[in-house]
Amino acid sequence: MIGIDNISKRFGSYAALNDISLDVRSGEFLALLGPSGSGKTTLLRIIAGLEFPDEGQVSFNGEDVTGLKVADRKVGFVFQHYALFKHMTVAQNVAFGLSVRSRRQRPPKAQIRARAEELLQLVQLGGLGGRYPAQLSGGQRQRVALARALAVEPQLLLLDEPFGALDAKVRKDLRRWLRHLHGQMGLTTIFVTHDQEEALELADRVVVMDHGVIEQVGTPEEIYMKPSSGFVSDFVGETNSLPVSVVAGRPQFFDRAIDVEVAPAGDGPARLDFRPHDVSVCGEGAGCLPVLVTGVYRRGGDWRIEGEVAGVDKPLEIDMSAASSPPQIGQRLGLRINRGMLFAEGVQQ
Ligand SMILES: Nc1ncnc2c1ncn2[C@@H]1O[C@H](COP(=O)(O)OP(=O)(O)OP(=O)(O)O)[C@@H](O)[C@H]1O
Repeated sequence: MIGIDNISKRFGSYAALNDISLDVRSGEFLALLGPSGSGKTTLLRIIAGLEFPDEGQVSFNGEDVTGLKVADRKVGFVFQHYALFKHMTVAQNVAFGLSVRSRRQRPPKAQIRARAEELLQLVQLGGLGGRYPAQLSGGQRQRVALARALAVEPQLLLLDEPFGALDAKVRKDLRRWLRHLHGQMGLTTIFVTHDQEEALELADRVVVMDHGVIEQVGTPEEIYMKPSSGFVSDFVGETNSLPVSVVAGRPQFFDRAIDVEVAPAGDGPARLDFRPHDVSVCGEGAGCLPVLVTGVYRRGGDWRIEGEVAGVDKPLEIDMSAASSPPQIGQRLGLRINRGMLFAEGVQQ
């Protein structure tokens, strides 16, 4: 549905986007994920028509819209601090996009009112149309902002950190609700987030960005299980990194062979990443990594263990089921890494 072809955008001498290409499918829920300054918002604004690229093309359904302004693109958007109009009721806020249309395109007043109420029902705020924004909670206001974006029947919904300012519990509820709404309305939705959990939970596909380029595009499963680079492995989910050398396709940590399931890699210096839950305790034998326990915390149904490994600056973080008794601080453990990922790049300590 949306084609982004070789988009570049500079602000002065700073390249905010560098030759970005991406196809977004109709009905897809797509997350743009990346650290601050990676270019997510700039890309979203270019898709919206709020910003224009220096090079490249944006198309909707095969039609070039690169030069079209926001009003002509039929997109709805919600930004993190996109304030509602304080002096208008909730219903008037929702109806705003329809009521400012030119007379010829504007539906009759009664119809606008009915549409606003229908949308308020949809965002589960039925009956609150007469209130003012100040009389709503933060989560309710975000839902009004969404209803306002949906009122103009956009073909595309763009969300920039829509739940960023809300507390964790409300965020979680709204995420689930948004996922449901997206499916129900058959929208194409693109949202920006720097929260990897939000991206993995909501999106059909995740676009991981860094320094104005796309690092990886894939399903949440692909991004988490098969990150294409050390950056993605680090940024998406928790990761431990060991500096290793690959000898005959197998990782070695100093002179110790690590017995781990990895995709084959070329020989030479590399980095072995593994997730906190991809380990188990083993003996002192070959293939086990000696770790000194330096911290033990309770994390939900798991123990989170912090441990030191000689030759690695950053402590390892590992999870063990809270059903077992935790190791003691000062204890030495042998760890087996059950699943790892090899990257031909250095470890940043
Ligand atoms: N109008 C502008 N003028 C100058 N520089 C800009 C402008 N807009 C963005 N930038 C710069 O471009 C880079 C990318 O910004 P962008 O807002 O796209 O990043 P982001 O990934 O959305 O970050 P965040 O998560 O912090 O919102 C940043 O370094 C930013 O300072």
